[in-house]
Amino acid sequence: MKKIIICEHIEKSFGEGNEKRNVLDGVSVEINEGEFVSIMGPSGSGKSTLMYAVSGMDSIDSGKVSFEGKNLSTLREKELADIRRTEMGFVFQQPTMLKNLNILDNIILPSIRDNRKSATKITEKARVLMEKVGIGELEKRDITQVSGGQLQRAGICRALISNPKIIFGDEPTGALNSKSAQEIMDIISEINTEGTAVMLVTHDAKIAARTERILFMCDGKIVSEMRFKKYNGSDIDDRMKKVTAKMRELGI
Ligand SMILES: Nc1ncnc2c1ncn2[C@@H]1O[C@H](COP(=O)(O)OP(=O)(O)OP(=O)(O)O)[C@@H](O)[C@H]1O
Repeated sequence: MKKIIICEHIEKSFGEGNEKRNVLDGVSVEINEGEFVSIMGPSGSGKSTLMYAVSGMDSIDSGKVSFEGKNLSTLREKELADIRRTEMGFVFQQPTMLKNLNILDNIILPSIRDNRKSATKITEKARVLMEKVGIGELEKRDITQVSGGQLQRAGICRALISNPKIIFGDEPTGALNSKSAQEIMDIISEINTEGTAVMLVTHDAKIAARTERILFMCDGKIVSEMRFKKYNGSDIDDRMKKVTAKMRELGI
């Protein structure tokens, strides 16, 4: 299996002098093409920091993060921004959208801003994606006129518009009720089945249990890992039991 991301001994701290705090403490991890990975751990254990380091959204103090063989630390900001824009998609707990633009414009704006010539193609692609995630009829709606789940679907369309190799999700279902959360997970799982790798940060055992590999973090280190077959909808209770047992064992 081809590796798309290789992280070697990454260290990251925040603060200076006596206030300095090591948040990533020599983390090494590899992500394969098309893999579905989640990160769990107590609050403050470094999950989001790891995801931002892995995606090149934040710098690291030492170690190495390679994306498809390119060392992210040695790239110029423009090269890094190009990789993030074309090869990676990002979904956050609360999608940041502009209030004065409708749903469609919010989805296409970042891509059109970077790539003016293909505005028509980008709009066509956005409409296909909106249809696929079930918000095809909402394109003219203002972002205040849709539900949290519908807004998150729009966030997923925006993340997918460049056909990224990997989607990073920082608690993408964290602000949703459990039904909407599972629907969003159905969409993310489908995207993954079609070949896009996914890396999620989550506190929710039911979300993590749907992924193929769970990285458990404590105090800036990956302390344990759990692997499952790709989720096919049938054995969620058994998977959840294993995840919660591991969380208890680790004191999470
Ligand atoms: N920009 C920053 N400046 C200073 N400290 C930070 C910064 N970002 C994160 N931290 C600190 O680093 C530690 C790890 O934060 P991080 O957000 O990675 O944790 P997490 O495991 O994702 O937590 P949570 O589950 O609560 O979101 C925390 O103590 C946090 O306060």
